[in-house]
Amino acid sequence: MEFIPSLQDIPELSKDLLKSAVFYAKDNAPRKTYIVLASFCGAAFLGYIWVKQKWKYWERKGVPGPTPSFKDIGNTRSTFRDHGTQLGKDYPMDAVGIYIFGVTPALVIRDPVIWKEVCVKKFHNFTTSGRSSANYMFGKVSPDFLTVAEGPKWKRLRSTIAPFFSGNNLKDICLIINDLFDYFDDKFFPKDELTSMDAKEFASNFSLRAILASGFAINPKENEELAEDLYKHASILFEIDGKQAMKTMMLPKWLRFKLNVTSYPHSTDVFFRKVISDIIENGKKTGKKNLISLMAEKIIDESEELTAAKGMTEGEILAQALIFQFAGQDTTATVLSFFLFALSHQPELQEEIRELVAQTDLSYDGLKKVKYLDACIKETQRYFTFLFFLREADEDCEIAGVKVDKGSSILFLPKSVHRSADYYPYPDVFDPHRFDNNESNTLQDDYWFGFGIGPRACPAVRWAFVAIKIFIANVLIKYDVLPGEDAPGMDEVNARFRGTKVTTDKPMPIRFRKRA
Ligand code: HEM
Repeated sequence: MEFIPSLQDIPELSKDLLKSAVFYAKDNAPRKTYIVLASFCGAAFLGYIWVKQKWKYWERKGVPGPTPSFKDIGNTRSTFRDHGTQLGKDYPMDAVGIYIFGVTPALVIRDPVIWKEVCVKKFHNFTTSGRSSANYMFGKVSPDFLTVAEGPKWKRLRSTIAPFFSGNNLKDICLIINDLFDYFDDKFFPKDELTSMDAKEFASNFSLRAILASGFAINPKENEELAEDLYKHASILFEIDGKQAMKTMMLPKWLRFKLNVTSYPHSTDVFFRKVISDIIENGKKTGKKNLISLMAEKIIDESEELTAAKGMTEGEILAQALIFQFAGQDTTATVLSFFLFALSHQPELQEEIRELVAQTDLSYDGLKKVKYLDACIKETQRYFTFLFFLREADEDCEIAGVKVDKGSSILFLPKSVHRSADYYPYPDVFDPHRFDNNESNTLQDDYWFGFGIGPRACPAVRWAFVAIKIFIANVLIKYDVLPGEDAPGMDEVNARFRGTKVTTDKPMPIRFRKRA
């Protein structure tokens, strides 16, 4: 997931900087006050000229696009606010030039065929989603994240974790998540049907526990204290607020790494290192498999990072353990919350799923047969599209007839396809049956981009489907899902980005009624 700076953070941050300058000046005699303030104003003026120059990039290339502004952080807020809908209306051409995260030029692509070309055929030109400073927000471990790593190192990391998502492993994961549901049911479901809860908060509670239980193999039923400690520290990772993250990002990368500045507390770092080394030791003794022990099967030395074909360094194991929570928690929770919200508005859909679930057990093989649940997940991600995709050009090339310079970005906002009548008849109707006979073909679809496409697509797509299916099947067996107090209609809710998290413009309250 990308970090999107929030407008609220920018004035706050400038205020902080100005305050520090004045504070410093006051402390250092009145004459110095003027020198400090004059330097501040001079730097601000030079910065202004620099930004204005940067914003001439697309004009020089003759590529059409909206005018950037400081208020809009380039064109960031207006573009992401409605997932490019208004931009598409104002500039209905194949390629539009905008500026994201301030001054980074990004070519917005609307045609799914061109996007596929960028991700698959021209992957050699676009091997990463970008090298922005936000990628290094976590400090020294950041370059080891699968999401950030490049070249042979990225290939090695990806092939080392791949077996975790194999059918055999998912069978065990199914048992773990089913078990987790019972625990979750006892602890987190409301005791009466009048209690309204926020679908996203509820789903987040479950999704993070599901990732931790299946990745770290710590069962809350067996070791509740450790599981809850793990949950507590993992939640701290998500509490990074925009202001704190932007302050971290202002330090040059090399200094951030040297001082080991992270956007999360040192105690959390220590906690994760300890848990991971315990799991590795325990795995050696018991032979129990989980994500951590799988990554630790072949521990390599840092000097082998670029030459080894499999295995990970100890630092890389920690990095994957963290990024899995980061890349998986909010995404899974978002899909799950939209799915629950959609169910709360459609009792007939709940009945349809219930009838299918009643014909099978909730094992991996059993749930595989309930294809309609896969179709519902796909329809949820189509109807409530919340993701966007970025690629950075590794070298100069041409896309959609535009000469793209090394370092500039290509942006694809899939809502322009998911909610377009050109690709989906009646796009504003929620109808999972539109995916009949194409329920599981998730990474090869031409017009559906829930998990991306090409070599950088989500490695955990099968895990996500399994986890969501287990959760929803269990919920529907035990409960009716109802709209919460003052719930908006399905068509009134839109996804928004806030920092690293997805939120919605209106809350999604839901309730649960226990079934007889
Ligand atoms: C419903 C849940 C999820 C959704 C919608 C989702 C979606 C995505 C998307 C769209 C991408 C980027 C694709 C691209 O840029 O083309 C991605 C990448 C990634 N996802 Fe997921 N994801 C989900 C769950 C997870 C989970 C549970 C994990 C980990 C356990 C995970 C780990 C990753 C990683 C590590 C990457 C980066 C892959 C790379 O750069 O090679 N995701 N995901």
